[in-house]
Amino acid sequence: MGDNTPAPLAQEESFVGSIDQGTTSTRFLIFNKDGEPVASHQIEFKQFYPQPGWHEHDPTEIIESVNQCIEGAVKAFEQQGHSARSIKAVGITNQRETTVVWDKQTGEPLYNAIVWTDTRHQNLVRKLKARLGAEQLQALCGLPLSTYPSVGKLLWMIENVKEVSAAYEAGNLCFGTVDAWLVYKLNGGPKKNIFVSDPSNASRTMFMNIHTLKYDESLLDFFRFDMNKLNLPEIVRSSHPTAYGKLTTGILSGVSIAGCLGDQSAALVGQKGFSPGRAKNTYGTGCFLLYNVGDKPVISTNGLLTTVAYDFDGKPQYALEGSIAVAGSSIKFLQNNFGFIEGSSQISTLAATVPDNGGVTFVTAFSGLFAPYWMDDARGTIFGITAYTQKGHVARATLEATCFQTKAILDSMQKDSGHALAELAVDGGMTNSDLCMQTQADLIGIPVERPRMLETTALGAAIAAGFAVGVWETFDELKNVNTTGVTTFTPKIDADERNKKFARWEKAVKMCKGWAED
Ligand SMILES: Nc1ncnc2c1ncn2[C@@H]1O[C@H](COP(=O)(O)OP(=O)(O)O)[C@@H](O)[C@H]1O
Ligand SMILES: O=P(O)(O)OC[C@H](O)CO
Repeated sequence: MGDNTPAPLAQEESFVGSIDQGTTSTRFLIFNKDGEPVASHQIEFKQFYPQPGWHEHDPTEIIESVNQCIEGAVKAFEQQGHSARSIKAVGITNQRETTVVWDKQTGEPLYNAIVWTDTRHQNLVRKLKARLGAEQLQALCGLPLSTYPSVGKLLWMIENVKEVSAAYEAGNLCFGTVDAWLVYKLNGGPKKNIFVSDPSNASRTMFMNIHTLKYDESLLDFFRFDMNKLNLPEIVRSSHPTAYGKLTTGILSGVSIAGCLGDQSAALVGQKGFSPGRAKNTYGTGCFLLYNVGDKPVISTNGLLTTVAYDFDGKPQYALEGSIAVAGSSIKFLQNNFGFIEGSSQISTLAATVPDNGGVTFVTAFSGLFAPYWMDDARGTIFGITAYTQKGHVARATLEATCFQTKAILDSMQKDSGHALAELAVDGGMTNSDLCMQTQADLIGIPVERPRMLETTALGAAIAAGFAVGVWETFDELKNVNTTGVTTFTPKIDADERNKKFARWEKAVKMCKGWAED
C-alpha cells in the first residue's frame, strides 16, 4: 500500500433519538445501539387546573418543549464529540388519551389539550352509559365507558367550545392524541399535513376497533359523530420508515420520525416485554400495568382494559392493562398543595420518619378511581386521622395507595389471564423510592425488579424507530439491553399481614364511593 492511500473511514456509530412527551414533563434522549442513553434534556411544562376536576395543557407549549429538549440533548451529545448526523431516526412516545383539537386550515389549536386525568365530562359520560349499546362497546374497542378515553373529552369540546363546534360544522376539526399532534406539527403542520397515529394510541380513543385496528363505524355512530365533519388521523404501524415524516426545523431537521408508541406501550417494549406473559408496571404521573397477552385481544371481565401493545410489522401484539390515575402526581400533590416536601425525592425520607402508616389510609381518587374499580364518583379521601397523625403517616399512606391499587390490578390480571406473575418488572420516576418499592413487594407478595436504567419508556420509542431504519433488526439483538444492575425487592411480610392490610384498603375504597355523585 502506497503512502497516499487514505486511511479507511471509521464506521460511524448509529444512535436513535426519542421524544418522551409525558404528563408532567417532556424529554429527549439519545440512545446508542446498546440501548444506553448517552445524552438527554428534560423540561417540566405548565399544568392548568382551571376548575376542580379540570386538567389542561397548552398544545403549543408542548411543541416548544419538544423542540427545546431536542436542541438541549443534541448539544450535549455534540459536546461529547458525536455528530448529530449519527442520529439515524427519532421515535415518539407520549401521554395517551390527552385530546388535542386543531383547525385543518391553519394547523393551530382550537382549545387547550384536555388531559387524560380530566373529569369535567363526568355527566356526559353518565348519559353515554345509559345509551342503548353502551354495554357492547368494550368488546369492540377494549375500553369501558369512563372519563378516561379521548372520546368524552372531544364530545365535551364540541358541545362547549364555540370555536371547536364551528370548526366541526365546517368540516375543519382535526382531532388527535398527543402523538398525532406532535407528528403533524414537527412535520410543519398544514403544509405537509402528515396526520397519523399508531394503534397503541388510537386504541385509547374508543374510535378504533381493537380487532381490525381500523376506525369502526358502529363506534362512531354510537357517539353520533358525523364523519364528514370530523378529521381523524390515519392509523399506521408503530414502526415505519416514512409514514411519520421528518423533523422539519431545528438541529435535527431532515431526520425521520420512524417510531410512535403510547408511553405505556413504549415502557413494555423498553422492558422487552415481547412475549405473552411478560408484564411491566410504570410509576409515572399515573401508574400502568401492562401484561402481554399475545396476538389476540383478551377482553377483561375483571375491570382491566384491552389495548394494543405495539404493531411493528402488521402483526399487532395486545396487552391487558390496569390503569391507576394517580401515582407520582400524589407525591407532587403533597409537595405543591400541602407543602410537606420540597421535591419528590424527599418523600421516602418523610415516610421513613415513622415506622408505619399509623392507621392512615389515603384513597388518592383525585380523578375518581380507575382500574379495577372504575368509580367516577369517588374523590380523594384520607381515613384514620387522629391526634397522633404526623406528616410521615400521610406520606406512607400516599405511597401505599399506588401499591394497593397495583395489588388489586394484579388480582384482576390473574383472574383474566389465569396466570400469576412470578415477579413484577417496574420503572418510572416513583420507582426511585426504595421505600415505595419495598412496600410494593410486601403488598403483592412477589419480588419487584427495578432495572438500573429507568428511562424504559423513551427506550421503547427508540426501539420502535430503530427497527424501522435498521439500527436493530431482531428482538434478539436487544437481549442484553439494561439487564445488569437490577435491584430486587423481596416481600418481607407474611400473607396474613398482607391480607389484613389489603382488606383495610378495600374498606376505604368502598367508603369513598358516591362522594361526587351529582
Ligand atoms: N425519588 C422519587 N421518589 C418518589 N417519587 C418520585 C421520585 N422522583 C420522581 N418521582 C415521581 O415520579 C413522577 C414522574 O415520573 P415520570 O416517570 O417522569 O413521569 P411522567 O412520564 O408521567 O412525566 C413524578 O410525579 C414524581 O412525583
Ligand atoms: O404520564 P404518564 O407516564 O403517567 O402516562 C400517562 C398515560 O399514558 C395515561 O394513559
